[in-house]
Amino acid sequence: MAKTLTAADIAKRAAAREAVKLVESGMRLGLGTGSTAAWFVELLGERIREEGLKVTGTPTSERTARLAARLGVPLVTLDEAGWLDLTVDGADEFDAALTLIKGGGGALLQEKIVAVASDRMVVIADETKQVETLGAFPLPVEIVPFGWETTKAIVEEMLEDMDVDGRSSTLRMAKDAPYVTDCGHYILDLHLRRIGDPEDLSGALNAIPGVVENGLFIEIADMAVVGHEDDTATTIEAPDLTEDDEH
Ligand SMILES: O=C(CO)[C@H](O)[C@H](O)COP(=O)(O)O
Repeated sequence: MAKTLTAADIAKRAAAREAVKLVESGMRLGLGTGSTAAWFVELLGERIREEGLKVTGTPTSERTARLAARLGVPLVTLDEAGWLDLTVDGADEFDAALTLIKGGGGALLQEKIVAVASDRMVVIADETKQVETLGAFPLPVEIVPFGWETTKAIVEEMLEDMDVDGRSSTLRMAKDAPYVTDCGHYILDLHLRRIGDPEDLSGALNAIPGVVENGLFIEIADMAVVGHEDDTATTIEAPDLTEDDEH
């Protein structure tokens, strides 16, 4: 029996359906992680089967790799691809500048590595993900397991000097043990409520030795495809902030 789609599923699928139209034969694609990205992979698989579209996919997580393989998307590693034409991925929040919070699904590090190795990064999201100010969604930060409690304390101390409203953090758990990323790291979720200066915060986080990467994607996304509950999608282009197109 076909699964009944929720309003959120319909909106996510609408965004993915619009984004899959951007794919052309010959493209090397970055494949995101999460429920919206999964719609994209599914619709991409459909185009491959029905149109004989020739593409390769570089997955951002083991979860996406399994899904893409099952749907017949030919997979290559990022090193095999070398560089990507287009990456399509979801987001937990995005603002008008297309600064994103990512990592709710625990794949932020590989997602960022893949996104910045792409000519174009397109975010797909349902309309609830669009916010005026980032930070209601807890900011995921990937940290090394060694000395994680000390890293957590240093992160919280650093937050005293940041333009944020909350300063607590929690170690992400999977049942009774810490959640471990595909790269073998832990995730700290920062409960900031409001992020006044994403660039300042991102720089300060990544300067802490135990921090591997944080979930703020700044000037990485080129376009957002926003899905709506009425099964339509609209697009938002990133503001032209830089002189060139390089990420
Ligand atoms: O960053 C991510 C995974 O690390 C996801 O893109 C993000 O969590 C959005 O997920 P979903 O599409 O399920 O709402």
